[in-house]
Amino acid sequence: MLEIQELSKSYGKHLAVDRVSFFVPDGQVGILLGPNGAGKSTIIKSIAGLLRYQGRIGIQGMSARTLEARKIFGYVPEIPAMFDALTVREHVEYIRKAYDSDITEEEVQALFQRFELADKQEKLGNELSKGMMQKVSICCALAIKPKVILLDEPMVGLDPQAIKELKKIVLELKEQGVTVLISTHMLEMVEELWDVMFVMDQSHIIGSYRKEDVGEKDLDDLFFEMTGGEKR
Ligand SMILES: Nc1ncnc2c1ncn2[C@@H]1O[C@H](COP(=O)(O)OP(=O)(O)OP(=O)(O)O)[C@@H](O)[C@H]1O
Repeated sequence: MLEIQELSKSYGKHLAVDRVSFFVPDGQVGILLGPNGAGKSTIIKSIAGLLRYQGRIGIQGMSARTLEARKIFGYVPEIPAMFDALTVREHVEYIRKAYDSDITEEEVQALFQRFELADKQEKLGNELSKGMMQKVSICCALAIKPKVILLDEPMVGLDPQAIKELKKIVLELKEQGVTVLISTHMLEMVEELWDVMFVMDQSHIIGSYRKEDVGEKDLDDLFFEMTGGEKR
C-alpha cells in the first residue's frame, strides 16, 4: 500500500505540489493523471526519496524514508539513467545484488525475452537507444520484486510491443498484490489498468475516482469536465 499525506514540495518559490493526499491499497493500480507540469513527477520523485518534501509518505505502513521501505519499492524514472560502462545484463545483476533480490536467472531471462532485450544483454549502457534504456530501467525495477512500484510516464518512448508487454506486467503485478502507481498525461494508455485515479492540475489533486464508482461512464468526459477542457 502507498499512503501520501499532505505532501508539499516547492522548488524555490514555486509550489509544485500543494498538500496532496491519496492512498493506493495493496494489489491496486493508482494513476496520477494530469497535464505537463501538474506535479506528477515531483510526487513520484518525492516517494522515491529523491527530493526533500513536507508531509508523510507511507509504504506498507513504513515511512518511505526508511531503509526497509526503500528495499521493497521499485522506481522507473521518466528519463532513464544508465551506467555507461555496464551491460544490460550487468544493470539487472547490480540491482539484484544491491537489493538482495531472490529473482532467478530464468526469471531475468524471461523479462529480457518479454522486452526483446535477450539478444542485447551484452550491449553497454551508452550503446542503447532511448527505448532500450527505458526497457532496461523497467527490468531493473521488476528485478527487485517490489511490493510497491512507481512508473513515471512509463509508456513514453516504448514501441507498441513493449507497451503491450508492460500493460500485461502491470496486470500480473496487481494479481500478485503489488501496489502500482503510474503517472501519465495520456488517459488511453491506462484505460484497462486503473483502479484508482487521481486527476492533477496545477499542483493539486482536483478529483479522484475509484473504478467501481465510475462504471460505464466515459473517462474522457469525466476528465475534461474536471479540467474544464474540450473533449477531443
Ligand atoms: N528541478 C526543478 N526546479 C524548478 N522547478 C521544477 C523542477 N522540477 C519541476 N519543476 C516545476 O514543478 C512543476 C511540476 O513539475 P513536474 O515535473 O512534477 O510535473 P509533471 O506533472 O510531472 O509534468 P510532465 O507531464 O511534463 O512530466 C512545474 O511547474 C515544473 O516547472
